Amino acid sequence: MDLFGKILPGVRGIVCDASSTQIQALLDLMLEGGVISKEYYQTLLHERDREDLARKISLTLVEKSAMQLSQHGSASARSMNSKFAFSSFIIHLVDIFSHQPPNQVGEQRDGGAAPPRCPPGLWDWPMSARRAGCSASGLTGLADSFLKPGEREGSVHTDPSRSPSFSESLHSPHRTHTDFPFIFGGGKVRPIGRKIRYFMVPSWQSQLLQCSCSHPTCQFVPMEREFALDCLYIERDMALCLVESKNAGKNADPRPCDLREKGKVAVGSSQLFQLPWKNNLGTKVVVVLGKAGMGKSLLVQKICLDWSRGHLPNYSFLFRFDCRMLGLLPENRYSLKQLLFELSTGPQDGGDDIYRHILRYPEKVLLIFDGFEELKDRDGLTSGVDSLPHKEPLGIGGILARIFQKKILSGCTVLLTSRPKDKLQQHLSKMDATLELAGFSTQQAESYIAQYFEGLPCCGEAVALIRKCPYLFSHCYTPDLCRFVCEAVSEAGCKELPSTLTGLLAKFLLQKLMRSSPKHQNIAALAQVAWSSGQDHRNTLMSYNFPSTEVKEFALSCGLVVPLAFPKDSSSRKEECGYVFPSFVVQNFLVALHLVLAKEIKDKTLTKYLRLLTKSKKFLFSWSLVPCFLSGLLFLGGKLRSSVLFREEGEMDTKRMAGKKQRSFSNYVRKLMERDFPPDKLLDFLHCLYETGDRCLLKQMALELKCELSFSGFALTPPNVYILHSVIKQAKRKFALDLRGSNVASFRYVWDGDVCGASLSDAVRLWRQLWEAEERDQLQSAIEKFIVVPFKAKTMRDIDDLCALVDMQEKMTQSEADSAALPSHDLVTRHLQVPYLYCRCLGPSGLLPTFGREVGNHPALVTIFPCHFSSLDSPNENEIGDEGVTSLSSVLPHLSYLEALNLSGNKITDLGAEKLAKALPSLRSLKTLSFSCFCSFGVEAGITCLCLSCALAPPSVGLPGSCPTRSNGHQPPPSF
Ligand SMILES: Nc1ncnc2c1ncn2[C@@H]1O[C@H](COP(=O)(O)OP(=O)(O)OP(=O)(O)O)[C@@H](O)[C@H]1O
Repeated sequence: MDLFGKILPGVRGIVCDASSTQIQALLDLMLEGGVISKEYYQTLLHERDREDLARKISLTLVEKSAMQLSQHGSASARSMNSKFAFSSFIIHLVDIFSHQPPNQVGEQRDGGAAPPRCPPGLWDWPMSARRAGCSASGLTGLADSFLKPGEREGSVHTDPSRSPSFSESLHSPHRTHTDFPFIFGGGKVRPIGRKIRYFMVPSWQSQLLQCSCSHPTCQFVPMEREFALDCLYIERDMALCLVESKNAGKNADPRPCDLREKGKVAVGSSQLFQLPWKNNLGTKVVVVLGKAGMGKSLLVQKICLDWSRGHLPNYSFLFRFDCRMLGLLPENRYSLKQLLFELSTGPQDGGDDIYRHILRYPEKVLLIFDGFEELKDRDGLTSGVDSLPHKEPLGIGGILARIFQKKILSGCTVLLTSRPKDKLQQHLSKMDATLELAGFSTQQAESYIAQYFEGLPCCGEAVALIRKCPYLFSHCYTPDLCRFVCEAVSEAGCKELPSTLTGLLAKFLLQKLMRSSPKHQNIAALAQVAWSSGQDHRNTLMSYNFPSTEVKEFALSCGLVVPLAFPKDSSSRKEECGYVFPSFVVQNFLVALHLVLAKEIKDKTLTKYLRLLTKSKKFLFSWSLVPCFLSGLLFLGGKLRSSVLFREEGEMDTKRMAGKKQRSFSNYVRKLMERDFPPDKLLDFLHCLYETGDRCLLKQMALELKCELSFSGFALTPPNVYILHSVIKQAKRKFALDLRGSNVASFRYVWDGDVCGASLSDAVRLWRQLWEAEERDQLQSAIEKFIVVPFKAKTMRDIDDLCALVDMQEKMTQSEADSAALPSHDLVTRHLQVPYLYCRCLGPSGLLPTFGREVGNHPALVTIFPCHFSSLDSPNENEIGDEGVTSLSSVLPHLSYLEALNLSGNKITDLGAEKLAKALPSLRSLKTLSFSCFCSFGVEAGITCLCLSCALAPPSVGLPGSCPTRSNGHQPPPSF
């Protein structure tokens, strides 16, 4: 049967008459039914020649049918039915479509949330055939989308007369919803695999309610294999910055913060908009920061999806904006209404009624701006807002500035996501909360991998394979890289994984190239495009940024760039979409490839792109992986080298040039090995060396490393820990690492034989993890290897850490079975070696009172403290006052070994002094008391007497600062 000849006229009939929305609806159906790949979908979507489009679609349908035949050729009778059902289904579908007026495809009924109209005639097609045909071809969604309403599971009955009124449904806390397996958006019919909540509201409102959430990008995780967002979304906490600051909400500092830092509080995504310190008036601005690939966009999509399910009942309207897209708009003037209804992502219909309603109830509006860093240079975003007349439409920057400055739509909630940027604060002076999205923890990466492979025959094998490559697994800390690792494993059919990231990406690129027959110069040209876009600080490309249509089409067909739709510019209808790299990883790899392949980048200048000594202004913050890929590509060996770097054209020239660059690189890094790098640069350097895969270079570096390395205050990521460990291992000697505030918990899997200094909270966290995971050997080793240096109680968290340590010790002691194997009784003495507690009181309800309370809660603290802490140093600024001294006095009797106490300048009066005086006799070891108070003469004299009777020199009273000492003349210990 000439299937192609049979279906082509029908397809041509549809395609030539259809509007672009209808074409898209058809392609969407084909994509969702698995008939075409994502890449081919994009190609077809941008096919301007309708005749060509009709041919391509027909050919695809015929190919799919042939594939079915070959796949099921020897299968059971059931499969045979399927294959015939499939081909007849296609013919039938085309037949029906070709008789259907095009404007009925994917339209909604006027009555509102009605199911999609089914092309007449399809209802008559036997149900069994529809189901069989579709399931065999992966077209379940396609078939389901044409089921009669009555045949659908949980179908919704939408009698507009019975729907709640607009305002009723908006304000009712229990908005009516029902399960419905379809969502509508932008005139498209989108079948999805699982049920979603659907609000029963009039159509004009329902379009808005679904605006963003029903957009297809909110249902799926963007990747090669299609995953519903629900199936592959890993919930993570974020770190809320500056929560202890009185200024939170005013001028929150937008620098990146970290969950591991002290004073940061973990916040779940469900708590994102709960700002207890903020009253309900005025606009709320919440910023989520995250490095490239950390999952900001996916978080936004999840929020949209959750909102569509009624999980954010405070918001009736949600508008999502892709800032990359906004950044591409011409510098025209826009109104708020245009911004909301024309420039947001998702269906863009909004009438005056809705707009008025939004203006009236701005507190019901949630605006989400994803990728805000792309807008930083936008006119008017930083300045001049006040000078602009109020009602005049503004440029994008100006209108956003007005929203952020709470001048329009005041009372709404704004969520911004951005890569961390130095100048963010400049644009956002009034942030209410800044949060950081941290990477996947080990457990989260493991569950992501398990979920990715769930249901596949090689599931167990794949997970084990990835776990066997500790370096690649450590990179699964970055969700985007975790995805790459999984995709590489699934592409390679669970065979061996490359040992470096460069190897992984090179393989990925080759897989992509196998899908087309590109000329190698196209790859080089695309690499040049990636490079130039970075030089211009631009992440979005326009057609004219590609050197030729051929290069653009090559990039699209391989999925190395993807289209980014953006609203039509009504003034000039020149370009309807831009293009972006699918991931920062791909972009970084292409940039590095350009550095290797470009003749104009000489071997001598190449090394500056490693960014070890200089900061190249033209180097983007998001190019963090470029130095690694550059090092890796220069040393890429074997088949990968010839396939990725050279191919057929200009092979000899390129080979010679790459060889020269490699030699220059080796000489350069050898010289660098003797340098003293700060922690971040040292780690970057080690990563570059590791990516080369050159054992000699790594070994040489290991020998050059100093024995004492400090990473104090530098948050080590899992890849950093891995790299550090692997280099140290090669050196075969002892190292002392200062890991205070560096997240030693990451050392869990690689710890082996060195001495580390760590902060108490990090160490306790690690021990607790190992204890709970019952990894007793690791725990034993970690207890022995870590020294907690010097413990300073400066914040409430420090007291918590101390209590956690005591708890740990108690648990260990109670566990009879383990107590023999573990030096549990030793835990505290071993790790709090410095007998000094620096205690900053922070006001009357500060640390000392907390400590006092904790002593009550943790009796073990009482036994520990006298042995290990000899000083309570309360610097002047604490102002603990009488209240603080009263709390302190209740604790002092427990601290019989306390040697020094400094309470100068704490605004203590008679009342406090009397309390203190009563406690003093119990401090048998006290050698130094520094105390000043505003006391009456009698009390002053009393304290002086007491001091004398305790063999302490009389304290200065009234004037802060002097330090009485015992007659033995001991000085107070130094403060750290
Ligand atoms: N919570 C998550 N659960 C599962 N996968 C995730 C999660 N977060 C991110 N990913 C994976 O990482 C990929 C990249 O995420 P996303 O695009 O959201 O990063 P991003 O922070 O917006 O990056 P960029 O700054 O480059 O735009 C996603 O496509 C997804 O595969």
